[in-house]
Amino acid sequence: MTEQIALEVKDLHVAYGDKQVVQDVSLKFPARQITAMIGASGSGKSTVLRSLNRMNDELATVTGMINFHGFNINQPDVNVYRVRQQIGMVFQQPTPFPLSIYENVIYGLRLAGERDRQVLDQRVEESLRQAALWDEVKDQLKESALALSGGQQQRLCIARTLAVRPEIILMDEPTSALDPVSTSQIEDTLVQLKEQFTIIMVTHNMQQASRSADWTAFMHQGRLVEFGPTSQIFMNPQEEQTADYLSGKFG
Ligand SMILES: Nc1ncnc2c1ncn2[C@@H]1O[C@H](COP(=O)(O)OP(=O)(O)OP(=O)(O)O)[C@@H](O)[C@H]1O
Repeated sequence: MTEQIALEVKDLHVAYGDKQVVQDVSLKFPARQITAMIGASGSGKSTVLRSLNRMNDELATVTGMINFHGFNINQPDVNVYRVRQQIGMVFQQPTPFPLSIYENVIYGLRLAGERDRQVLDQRVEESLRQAALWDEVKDQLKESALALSGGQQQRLCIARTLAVRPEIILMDEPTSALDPVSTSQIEDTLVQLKEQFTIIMVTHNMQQASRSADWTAFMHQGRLVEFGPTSQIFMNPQEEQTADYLSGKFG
């Protein structure tokens, strides 16, 4: 692979108590590209994803290297808050706070101590534009985020993640709670976002992976079976398990 690498996982193992659920996963995520993680329910996709910005710290034992700019962020003395600023997360269910649209977007910036109104205003507009929501909400920034539709709420959550200017955005089934129109809007947004951000997305939706992702990783029973360009994984998988999964033999 000649791509620039945003994040490299090496020999990742994850256990919940005694239960080993991810084994020996090594993977390089290309920069400013979309990588989809696919596989049957329980194959460990979300567990890998959550490990990438230390979201599993309280729940699981995660061993292995997660290299970000030549630095292993899976070490005890790493500033986890800083890691999560640089590697943001968008969840399956939209999770707006019961605050205005404006306050939702700048939530992370406020936590980081930003007080300059001009900076905040500018970041709200920038992030909402990047999340393709600005035109729909620019006249109602002071209104409650809870009044938005599900699809708008999810784009707001994307804007909230973007506002702290991460390099990488992790997405755990970001459209599974949404209708087809909202799903398609988010997919369009992702394609715009990859010009600036690296996106790693867990999805159950095979069409979504094949439409949106440049790279696809297939996981089965806690192991990475195959990783490659999306077209190759879907059209010409190298592993029998991948072919069986894609043809609906299991999962
Ligand atoms: N907090 C937890 N405590 C204990 N076991 C867990 C926890 N979270 C996940 N697991 C187990 O770890 C395994 C992998 O789960 P994970 O959610 O990573 O898989 P997945 O491929 O993302 O599945 P899905 O597509 O259903 O979300 C499963 O056996 C699951 O039951």
